Amino acid sequence: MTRPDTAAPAGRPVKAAVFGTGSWGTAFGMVLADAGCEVTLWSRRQELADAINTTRVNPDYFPDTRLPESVRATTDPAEAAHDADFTVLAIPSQTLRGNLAAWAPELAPGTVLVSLMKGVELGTAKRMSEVIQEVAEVPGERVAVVTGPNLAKEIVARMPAAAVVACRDETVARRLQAACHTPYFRPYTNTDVVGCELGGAVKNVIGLAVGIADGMGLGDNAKGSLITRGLAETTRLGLAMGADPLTFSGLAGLGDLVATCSSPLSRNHTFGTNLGRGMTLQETIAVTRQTAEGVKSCESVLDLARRHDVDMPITETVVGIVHEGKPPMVALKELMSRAAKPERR
Ligand SMILES: NC(=O)C1=CN([C@@H]2O[C@H](COP(=O)(O)OP(=O)(O)OC[C@H]3O[C@@H](n4cnc5c(N)ncnc54)[C@H](OP(=O)(O)O)[C@@H]3O)[C@@H](O)[C@H]2O)C=CC1
Ligand SMILES: O=C(CO)COP(=O)(O)O
Repeated sequence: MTRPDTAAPAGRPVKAAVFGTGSWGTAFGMVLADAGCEVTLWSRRQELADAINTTRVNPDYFPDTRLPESVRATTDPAEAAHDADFTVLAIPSQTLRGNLAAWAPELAPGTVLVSLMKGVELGTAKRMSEVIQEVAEVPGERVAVVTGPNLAKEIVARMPAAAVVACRDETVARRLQAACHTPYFRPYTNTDVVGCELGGAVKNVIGLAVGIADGMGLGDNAKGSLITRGLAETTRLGLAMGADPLTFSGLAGLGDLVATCSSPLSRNHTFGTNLGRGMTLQETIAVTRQTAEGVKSCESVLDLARRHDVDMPITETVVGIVHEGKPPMVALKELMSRAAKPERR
């Protein structure tokens, strides 16, 4: 595929490197390939790269999905990054800084860096696009974010979903939109990178809270209340950080929150459900095979809230349960007995 609005030089297909062969890296690599891109996945494990190249299947994450012929895998970052119009990052947020520092010398000149990650860095409270700009030394105009209600398992089944492609530079967002638009994956553009990233990171924390409530058997009124008040505290933080409040009623906010809080496919929701049913943190971690970003990012989101003097009681409650050993029933009582207040403040 060569489209006039893509990043590729005339006469060759758009090339994408995807760093990370977990759930979302593999699924988004398939989306890019279905949209006509030539895709190289980077895996940290040789046996997984070999399996993908020889069987066209990622046996550890999607054993029943055949990947398109235009997807190949390597463990060599230079080979993956070579000539890539888009360099997509799909690894756990807390590992980004170290990994990207190692990959940065290999990045193709002019490549657009794309974050699929939904976390906030511990310690610095930086969003992933900020970490990327800092480590790869690229301007914000060359960093994009893909977010929205995109449970990877549904995407690899080519079930319909919409998404948001956010970049400060709208032209770049449109190029990436074209590069990942398929009959089952419908990306919209947005220039509010801050709002889109916050929506993705905080929904994981609210997903944990809803999971805990589900595990405790608190019912659907509790779920509706947590989703709505969770969105309210996300929006408060976003406003304090200069985001557009409308972003939070879009796919990166409400859309992702609803998908995460209602799906057993969500790792954050499932993690919370296990805690709410009475598993200890260690037991829950032991049965969690994939990345549940909210577990670490609840602390960095709370850090962000404090830096911006924003009240985030649900996030604070999740931190209390997950990291301070507070029993969920005690945390629930505290949350419900906070001072009464107007809805819109
Ligand atoms: N899965 C989903 O539905 C969605 C996920 N996301 C976001 O995408 C990001 C990635 O999540 P996801 O793909 O689901 O996670 P997974 O746990 O499924 O995969 C993680 C990937 O990162 C690799 N990895 C783990 N630790 C390291 C490390 N220290 N250094 C280098 N690579 C490492 C894993 O390699 P290995 O296999 O060798 O362990 C694997 O390839 C997260 O921020 C998540 O929030 C966003 C939208 C949807
Ligand atoms: O971000 C996601 C869906 O949009 C995936 O959610 P989990 O990380 O909770 O599985």
